[in-house]
Amino acid sequence: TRSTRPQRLLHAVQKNATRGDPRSVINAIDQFCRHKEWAMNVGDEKGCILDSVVSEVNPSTVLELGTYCGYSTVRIARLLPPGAKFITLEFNPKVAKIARQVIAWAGLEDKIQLVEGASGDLIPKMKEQFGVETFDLVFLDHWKDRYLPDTKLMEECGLLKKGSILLADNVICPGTPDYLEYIRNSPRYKSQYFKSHLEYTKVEDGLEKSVFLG
Ligand SMILES: O=C(NCCCCCn1ccc2cnccc21)c1cc(-c2ccc(F)cc2)cc(O)c1O
Ligand SMILES: [Mg+2]
Repeated sequence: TRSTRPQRLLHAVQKNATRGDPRSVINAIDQFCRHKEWAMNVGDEKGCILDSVVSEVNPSTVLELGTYCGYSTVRIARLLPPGAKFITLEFNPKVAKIARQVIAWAGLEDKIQLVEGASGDLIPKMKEQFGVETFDLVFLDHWKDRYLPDTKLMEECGLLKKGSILLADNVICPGTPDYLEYIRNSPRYKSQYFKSHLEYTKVEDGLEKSVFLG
């Protein structure tokens, strides 16, 4: 049977990237998605904005919602200080299996805890099951209609502290209108929009960075 797009992306990494070199893994995926097959990685343009936010926050604890093939996971993990705790959630077991191999090819498996399941089920278990107090940085890149409910859930579970940063992908395309409305009008957040483009295209998209004010 025909291979899946994540499988073909993994093969491109194994063929074109150097083991243990995160930069070459990032480049191999971007080349594959630009010249062979589009895939829904955050991409290199929005990826540079992600990099600058990660470097600025220099987080000790990170949550990523939506691992996919591990592209943004590698981008984030390569910038983390030693000892940082990085949890990434993936819903689809087949995709998670590919992501584990991409992450391993980059040599970053020791910095990342990839957990399979739905955010709505796993977020309430973060403290007890994963020993997390609060997250310094959350990267939202999963089902677009889950950004808002999961943000409210993280607030309710006490997973955000004053200064916690939420960075949301795709707030224009595919779009997260209810999340944007909430986060831009809530007195509990200070938000900033980083205009960019949908990965590997000329279509407008952007990242919304929001600071939790407590
Ligand atoms: O759908 C997107 N991502 C989400 C994929 C599924 C996540 C599932 N999942 C993972 C963890 C997890 C935890 N709990 C519940 C569910 C969970 C996405 C789509 C586009 C896109 C597609 C077509 C188009 F024409 C234009 C744009 C671009 C992006 O950058 C995207 O990110
Ligand atoms: Mg995305």
